[in-house]
Amino acid sequence: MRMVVLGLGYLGATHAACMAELGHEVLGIEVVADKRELLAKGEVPFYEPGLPELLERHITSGQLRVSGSYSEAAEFADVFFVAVGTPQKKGEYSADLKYVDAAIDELVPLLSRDAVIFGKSTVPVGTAQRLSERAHALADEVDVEIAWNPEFLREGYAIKDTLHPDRLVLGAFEGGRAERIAREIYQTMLNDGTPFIVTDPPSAELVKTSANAFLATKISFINAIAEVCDAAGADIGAVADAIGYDARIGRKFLNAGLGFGGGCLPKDIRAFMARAGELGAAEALSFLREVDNVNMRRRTRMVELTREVCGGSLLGARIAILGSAFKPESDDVRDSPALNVAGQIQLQGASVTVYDPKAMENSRRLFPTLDYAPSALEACENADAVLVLTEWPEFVTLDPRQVAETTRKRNVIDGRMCLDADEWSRAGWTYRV
Ligand SMILES: NC(=O)C1=CN([C@@H]2O[C@H](COP(=O)(O)OP(=O)(O)OC[C@H]3O[C@@H](n4cnc5c(N)ncnc54)[C@H](O)[C@@H]3O)[C@@H](O)[C@H]2O)C=CC1
Ligand SMILES: O=C(O)[C@H]1O[C@H](OP(=O)(O)OP(=O)(O)OC[C@H]2O[C@@H](n3ccc(=O)[nH]c3=O)[C@H](O)[C@@H]2O)[C@H](O)[C@@H](O)[C@@H]1O
Repeated sequence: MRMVVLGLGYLGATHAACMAELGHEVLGIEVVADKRELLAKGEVPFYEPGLPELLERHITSGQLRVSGSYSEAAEFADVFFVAVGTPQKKGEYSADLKYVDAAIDELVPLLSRDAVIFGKSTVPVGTAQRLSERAHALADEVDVEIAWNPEFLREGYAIKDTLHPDRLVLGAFEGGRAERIAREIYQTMLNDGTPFIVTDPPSAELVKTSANAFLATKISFINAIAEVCDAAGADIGAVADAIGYDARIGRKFLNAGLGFGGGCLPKDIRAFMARAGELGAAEALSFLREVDNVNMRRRTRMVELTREVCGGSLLGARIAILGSAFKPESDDVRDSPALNVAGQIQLQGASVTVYDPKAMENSRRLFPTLDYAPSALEACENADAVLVLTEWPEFVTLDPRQVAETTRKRNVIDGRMCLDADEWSRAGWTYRV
């Protein structure tokens, strides 16, 4: 099938390449010229394992093309995916829908044939309905249907999650056209037995925001218990393992530590609270404020712990920060807990050196005043404390004896509970979590 993907960021570029992989003919539309030029050459402007190979294959074969032209998009296909960003509004909790609105406003007047537009971006409940009305007003004698097909991929596993999702969700208005087309697009996955939930648009929008709210809540739950463990002298790792064996609870997303960041969970729970407020249901989601509070406290606590480890003051201290991406296998630093901590420690007078295997360029752009080192060992040179804030495999396998040769003091804080505490302690380190 021929289709267009609007917006080629983490979500859109992956979706476009995966749709080509399924055998569809895909045109990707991106407004940022630099990104477009890289993608058109088969190069991915961000780090996502496996994506460069997939993209290059389908760009070379011609199955996937990249353009900046909405006229070309309108001409090319009758099926569209909206994958543009929905960031948090500046100074507010709600989602900024200006990119989604712009995509519809630009595309719909150009359509000369009936079309189905599938929204993939994460949006507040009610958006499909609003966009549908907007599209009907803009459409010139053509029938434009808007359906919502939320995406659940995780960065770092984006291709696997797109091609082998846990489930597919479609929110469509009456009529069946969107469902018929979606079934054709995703036929390979449906043949593999992937559950396919077809519902109305508000429910589909809510599936996505509820899923992210639940994941965020699970992480903050275990971090809240970690606070109690700290106070009681208990071991949060043992608690998480033990409760995780209960199949009703499950061990996944119970890793205590620095908490969640990234371009999705933090902004999505805030947008969810804002939307519930608009709907008169603010109280129902008031617990998400506490989820957010617990999460942000993890960052403050990490700064305090570092100060404590440095003898009560960060003035003049040298701190090594290993990991700046919001999680491993990603170069994404949007709302990165690690960089947030790095910035706060620097503000308190320490000199901070950061190293990350993939996120150096993005980190430098966002926090140009921090120091950056080309390797983990170089970041640790003369450090008073080493903070592991993203659990990249290369940090997990660091040799604590070798690290000890470069640092000034042997203080390590394991912000992701990913190091072998005994091994570091045996090598003479004071190990803290
Ligand atoms: N990153 C992820 O892992 C996932 C993201 N999502 C959701 O997907 C949406 C996109 O997220 P990301 O890909 O992370 O954001 P992103 O910022 O990486 O990508 C958005 C892209 O859209 C482009 N764009 C903006 N306006 C445009 C327009 N009018 N026409 C064409 N392109 C336009 C931007 O230049 C950018 O390249 C968000 O709603 C997010 O919540 C959902 C699931 C997973
Ligand atoms: O809507 C989205 O964009 C996506 O958001 C998350 O995916 P992602 O942000 O890529 O990353 P996660 O693996 O969920 O991790 C999010 C954050 O939580 C942290 N985390 C995760 C798990 C855990 O046990 N503890 C923990 O602190 C990670 O370090 C990271 O900072 C969801 O997992 C995806 O299903 C969803 O599609």
